[in-house]
Amino acid sequence: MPSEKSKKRPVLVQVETPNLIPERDLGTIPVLQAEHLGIDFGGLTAVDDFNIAMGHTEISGLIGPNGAGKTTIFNLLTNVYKPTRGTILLDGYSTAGKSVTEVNKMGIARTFQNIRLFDQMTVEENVLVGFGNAMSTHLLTDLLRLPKHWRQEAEFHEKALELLDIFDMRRYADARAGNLPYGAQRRLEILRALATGPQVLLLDEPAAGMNPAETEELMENIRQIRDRFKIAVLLIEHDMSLVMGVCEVVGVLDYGRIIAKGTPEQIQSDPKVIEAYLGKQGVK
Ligand SMILES: Nc1ncnc2c1ncn2[C@@H]1O[C@H](COP(=O)(O)OP(=O)(O)OP(=O)(O)O)[C@@H](O)[C@H]1O
Repeated sequence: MPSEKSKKRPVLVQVETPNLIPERDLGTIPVLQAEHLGIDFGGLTAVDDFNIAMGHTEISGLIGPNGAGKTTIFNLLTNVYKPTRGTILLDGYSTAGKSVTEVNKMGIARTFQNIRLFDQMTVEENVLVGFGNAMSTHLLTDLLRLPKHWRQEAEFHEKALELLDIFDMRRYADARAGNLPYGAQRRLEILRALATGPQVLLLDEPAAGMNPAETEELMENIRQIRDRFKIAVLLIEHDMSLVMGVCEVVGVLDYGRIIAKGTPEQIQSDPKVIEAYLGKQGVK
């Protein structure tokens, strides 16, 4: 069940149809804007006419049946895939032609449906890799190769521990990432993405494999992250308690197209959404 706090919804403002952003984010350009985005794989149109405008501190969700195109949208937004059609602007700048690393440096970080950590490295080292954007390659190499050296690098060491504190994971700093319980690995992936200093954080099924108590905690953590770092969060999730509890705007994808967009309340009562997805899913 969403907490009391989560029931306080922001006022949403219609910007350019069909987009909505929280009123508090008006006055600055959307941090992420995609227009008429689409991709075809051979004869299959995986995503078509996808539009989004996200406010700087907005938490939004993308839901839809398996194969609807959600992860493909993340792959488009991070330039893993080159769009067949459409444009992506990050803080007003086009990401067209940029590499995945360049897009990350411009301010989009993500996690993956299947966790991708450096299993053999420690928890802290995984976070330090995320700081790679903020340090020279030389320093990063030294930090990772020479434990004594990086112990002396108080700034990054402290920053890493502070990030780990978000999920109460400081005690795991020296543990091997691959030895962490599954839920902790998911959280570490979020922290590594955060360490890259994003303006937009994309989370692909962050609650997968978590129990209801962990999911409730994750919901609070996502809000804390947004409030502390003043960033936008876009998440893909099948766990409706998380989506409806934490998201301010929800977009519903079916066969690669957005069929509805609105507040969680609007989405839950939309007959098209119930027919395409929620009816089969069962809202928790
Ligand atoms: N690289 C690719 N080559 C060919 N087809 C692809 C590729 N990537 C995705 N697709 C197809 O695009 C469609 C959308 O897939 P996608 O993984 O984005 O769905 P999804 O909504 O994330 O699903 P799920 O909830 O199961 O993760 C599917 O039909 C998929 O097979």
